[in-house]
Amino acid sequence: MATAKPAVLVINSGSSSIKFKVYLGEEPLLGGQVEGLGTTPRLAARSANGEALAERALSPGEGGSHEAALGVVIGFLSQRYGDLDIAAVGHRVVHGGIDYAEPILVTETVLAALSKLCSLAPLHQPHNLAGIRAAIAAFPGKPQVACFDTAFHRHHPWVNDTFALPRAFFEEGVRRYGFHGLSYEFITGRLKEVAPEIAEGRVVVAHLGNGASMCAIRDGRSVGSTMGFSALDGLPMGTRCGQLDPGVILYLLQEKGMNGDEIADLLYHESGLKGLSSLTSDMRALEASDDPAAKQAIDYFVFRIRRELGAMAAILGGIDGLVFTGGIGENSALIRSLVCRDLGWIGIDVDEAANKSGATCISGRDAATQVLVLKTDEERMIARHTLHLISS
Ligand SMILES: Nc1ncnc2c1ncn2[C@@H]1O[C@H](COP(=O)(O)OP(=O)(O)O)[C@@H](O)[C@H]1O
Ligand SMILES: CC(=O)OP(=O)(O)O
Ligand SMILES: [Mg+2]
Repeated sequence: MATAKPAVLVINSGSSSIKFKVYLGEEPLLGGQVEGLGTTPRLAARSANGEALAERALSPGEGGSHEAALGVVIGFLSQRYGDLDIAAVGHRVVHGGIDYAEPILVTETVLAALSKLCSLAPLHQPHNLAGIRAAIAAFPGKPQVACFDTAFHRHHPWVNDTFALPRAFFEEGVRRYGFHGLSYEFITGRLKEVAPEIAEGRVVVAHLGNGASMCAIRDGRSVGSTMGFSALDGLPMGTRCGQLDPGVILYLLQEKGMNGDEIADLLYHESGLKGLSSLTSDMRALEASDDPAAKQAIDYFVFRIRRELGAMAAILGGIDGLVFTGGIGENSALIRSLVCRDLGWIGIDVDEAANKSGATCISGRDAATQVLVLKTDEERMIARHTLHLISS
């Protein structure tokens, strides 16, 4: 397909899914995902105007790993859009470490440096890098651009980023990086369009998905994040523990005799909503359950969000806006309602009818703090960065 605008393929390998989108310039052409990786994998793809292009369950071989699923995505694209001339591939890479604070053209040196960060983001980084390697093989010679979740947070005040460990640890990179930065960057841009009066103000964004974090933003810049050195810290997530007393790790090591791999498995795969409910990591299923443990898992999730919101309001010196985004933030009226209960002291008062109806602005007319529900689009942010990089 000969097009005037460059075609960009974006790959976002998340913890439980691989999302992909093709853009012509910044206009989406088609998109899709493989969901349910490791459980019940399915491929679904749609054109930008909603026409179904693919919808099928994957065999265990096809959907058993991120790498195999990527092969399916690339196979689908070459079968249906073989004549589309992909000019570049943009990738979400969650960890950029100390060295990468901007989107960058991938080279073997970059790949080697990013591989060293795999242990800090084991649910993501290896899959992100596998996606880059698969795309290099499928589109030889085309620019591959890595866009980092950590980049948006790289100008945090030092007090946010340091741990109270001997200083040498900070210098070698043991610091609080923060993640979901592509989402926060996209939302910051959307705020300029939908609520310009608060876009330069004090805003807390709650990115609540399978991975969940919150970001304190002042003048369009991140000044704090609930996620830290790894994507384990802060809020509880689908299967990740969130904030934990480091003494618990010592106990697991010294008293329970667990090794590093066992502890990593516990904290990344068996904790969070799944661990608390003993049922599922899926918020939709928890909301639908009558089990008291499901309710307790929701209560803990909400409790932590409210606690972080209070902390962020304190470091921002008050807030002008609260934004909900991510799979849970965008879709769960219940969670938004529970989070915002009795928050008049920071000017939050939600209009429940607006909240349930899917409105963008859900705060009451007289509330001092705007509460917004905005759909995030990490892929579009990656497409934008990729286009910018290949044209400069
Ligand atoms: N209508 C809904 N109500 C409650 N939770 C929902 C709803 N739709 C999606 N979710 C939840 O959103 C989460 C997935 O978020 P998402 O941002 O898509 O994940 P990922 O981090 O893998 O990209 C799941 O817990 C899912 O249950
Ligand atoms: C960083 C992170 O938690 O990402 P995700 O939401 O894709 O799991
Ligand atoms: Mg996510």
